Amino acid sequence: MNIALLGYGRMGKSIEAIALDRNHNISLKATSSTKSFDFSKTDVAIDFSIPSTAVSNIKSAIDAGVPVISGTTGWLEHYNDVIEYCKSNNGTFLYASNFSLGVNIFFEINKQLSRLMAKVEGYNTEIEEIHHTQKLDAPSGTAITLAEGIIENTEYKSWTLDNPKSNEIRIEAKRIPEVPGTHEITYNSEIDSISIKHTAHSRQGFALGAVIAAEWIKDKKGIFSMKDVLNIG
Ligand SMILES: NC(=O)c1ccc[n+]([C@@H]2O[C@H](COP(=O)([O-])OP(=O)(O)OC[C@H]3O[C@@H](n4cnc5c(N)ncnc54)[C@H](O)[C@@H]3O)[C@@H](O)[C@H]2O)c1
Ligand SMILES: O=C(O)C1=N[C@H](C(=O)O)CCC1
Repeated sequence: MNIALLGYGRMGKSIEAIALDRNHNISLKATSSTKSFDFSKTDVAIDFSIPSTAVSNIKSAIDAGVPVISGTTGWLEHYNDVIEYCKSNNGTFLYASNFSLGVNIFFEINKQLSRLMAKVEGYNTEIEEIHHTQKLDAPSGTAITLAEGIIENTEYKSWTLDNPKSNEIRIEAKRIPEVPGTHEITYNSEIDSISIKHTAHSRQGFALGAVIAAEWIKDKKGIFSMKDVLNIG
């Protein structure tokens, strides 16, 4: 399969290594200095770029009739617009805030735990995420997905980085050099605490998940998520 990398930074390079290892070819390595994208030899495009350019990258691939997956975070206020664009152009699109297989299992554990915690009183929920200092967005896309999983099943209505109201989940975003990505959810009461935590040891898991998603989506039409790829949830 020929893969276009829309973004050739830390993630683009990790994806390239895994894609080559799985016998794929890289048809395009786009960076901020690439003027236009030539998709003529591309089967699937993978966007890991920056928040301000993700939407136009995704739409360029859809315009070219190329299935596109995006892991770029920090652009989700435009998600519905992209979905409408994809549908009206009969395109193929998959977004995941986190492509790691372990995190996608963790998303399901988070939802199941929140369903159980909704049955008892006295617990406050907090999310902590830690990433490297080059990260442009806060909170992480993964922390937002985790918060949405809790909101779906509890009385919480939204999340905040500030002092939370009683119906808000507080997310603490820490930036520490070299940390690939750590997420912890804690339920605190006066009596005890319950925590679940995912720690990425490198970017390899994100990159492997993205290549697996690209292999899965190649000949499909429509809008998908990692739950479809992994057949979970
Ligand atoms: N979903 C996941 O599993 C996951 C995992 C890791 C990172 N991310 C996200 O992926 C994104 C990229 O992360 P990174 O660590 O590789 O960042 P990075 O800064 O190392 O790389 C960004 C790349 O985007 C390129 N770029 C900028 N403007 C562009 C444009 N107009 N067209 C094409 N490319 C352009 C830059 O030149 C660079 O190569 C971030 O949003 C990050 O949060 C998601
Ligand atoms: O390195 C990053 O940036 C990461 N971004 C994603 C997020 O925002 O959740 C996934 C983890 C790594």
